[in-house]
Amino acid sequence: MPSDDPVPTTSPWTAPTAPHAQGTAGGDGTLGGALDATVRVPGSKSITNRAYVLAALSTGPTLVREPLDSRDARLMLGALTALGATAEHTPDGVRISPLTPGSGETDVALGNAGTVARFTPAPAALGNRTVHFDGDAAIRHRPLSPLLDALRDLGADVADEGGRPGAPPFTVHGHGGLTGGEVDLDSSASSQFLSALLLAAPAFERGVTVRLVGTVPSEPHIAMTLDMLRRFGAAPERHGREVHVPPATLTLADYTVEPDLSTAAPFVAAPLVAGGTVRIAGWPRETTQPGDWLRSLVAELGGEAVFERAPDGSDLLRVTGSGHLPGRELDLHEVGELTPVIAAMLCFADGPSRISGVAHLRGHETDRLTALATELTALGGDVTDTADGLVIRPAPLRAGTFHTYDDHRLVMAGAVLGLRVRGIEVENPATVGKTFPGFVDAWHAVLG
Ligand SMILES: O=C(O)C1=C[C@@H](OP(=O)(O)O)[C@@H](O)[C@H](O)C1
Ligand SMILES: C=C(OP(=O)(O)O)C(=O)O
Repeated sequence: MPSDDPVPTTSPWTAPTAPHAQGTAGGDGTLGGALDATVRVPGSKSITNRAYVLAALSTGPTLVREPLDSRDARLMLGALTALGATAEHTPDGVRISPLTPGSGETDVALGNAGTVARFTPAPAALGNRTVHFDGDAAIRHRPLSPLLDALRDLGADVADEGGRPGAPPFTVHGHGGLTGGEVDLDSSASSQFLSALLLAAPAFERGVTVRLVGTVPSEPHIAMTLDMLRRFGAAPERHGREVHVPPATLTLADYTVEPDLSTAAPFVAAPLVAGGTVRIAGWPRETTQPGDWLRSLVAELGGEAVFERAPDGSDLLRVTGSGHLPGRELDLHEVGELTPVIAAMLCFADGPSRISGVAHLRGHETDRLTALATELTALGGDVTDTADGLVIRPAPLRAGTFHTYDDHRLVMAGAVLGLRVRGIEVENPATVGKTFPGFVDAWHAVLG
């Protein structure tokens, strides 16, 4: 089995309360001693893992600069290495050399990384190995079968291995390439199915034309896929519900990863919830990342988010808030991964809120809608899950354990609750290492 750090288990973490924030949620607290801090978040998971896949499918080496180093990123490197790529860690970044056709058998460890489970079966089918895929118990329950069926339609030989049909464990028998062509795909359970086909499509003999069935969530992640394909030399075209990627030779010597704006979400939330200013270093002025939408959310919630120039000339985003939040109706279909942090934040709003458009979150790291409704209610919140979201009404929260279900974004949500509620015990904080191993230290630094 390629190396995989097992799911970490650590003692609960008492999330720190913002300086001088008193009382509990519901607006009865006095907020003072405003936050004033700057934070640097690590590289984007989504960009890092796309860059690694595209580099592995390229004709020459690619230096990926400022990549994320986290469980999901390591799992991606492990998977691509199992498929014959090499990953050299240099002082400037990670240099990836392309996949080799290979032979024999190998294993790919998925952990609970959606990007690894969705983006690596196609590259496996392009080689000559027999590749066994499996991961954490949770990944066996996450949606995958529409992608595996589409790959079969495009010529891949994929066999179930005794689990749920179309779920890990499964085996890809590589036969040295894929014909490609036209395929129907229902990508409504995860945008990653579509991204997976598009990322590998330039290497298919006839390229790929995807005809979409159903609505695709997380649209910015599709824009990210198309943008990165173009940077590596492919020429994808999208016409409404049809996406075409012609065959292409990929190559890119150097690629720099942006900071992860979804990882930045709790730091953006902090001044809105606790009052004060937090600056996020390196926030790009132009990006395909879904987290960039947080800038407009801040304005909608009465705060301010403005770009500033840091002394070293780089960009940073300055977010300022008062600690007083209005309730809101938010359709998060395009930015689903931000939901846990936004739900935690809205528990402090002075009016009711409704989050919609995120039914697919039931197939994320855990069923996030059930988990959030359960955990927030257990702490005194008035939160119910709906078919596609959450309804959150003002209610005072109290101390207690916030269970995290091996979900990094629930650790971040628990941290946000702790800003205004003393005694929030976040279960197993190390699970945040899926995307930000240094999160707890960074959070304490921001809170001074
Ligand atoms: O392509 C990607 O990098 C991602 C797409 C989204 O997946 P879903 O469309 O399954 O929500 C997002 O939630 C996930 O964190 C990363
Ligand atoms: C849904 C997420 O992750 P994954 O890449 O495992 O799908 C997430 O990070 O919120």
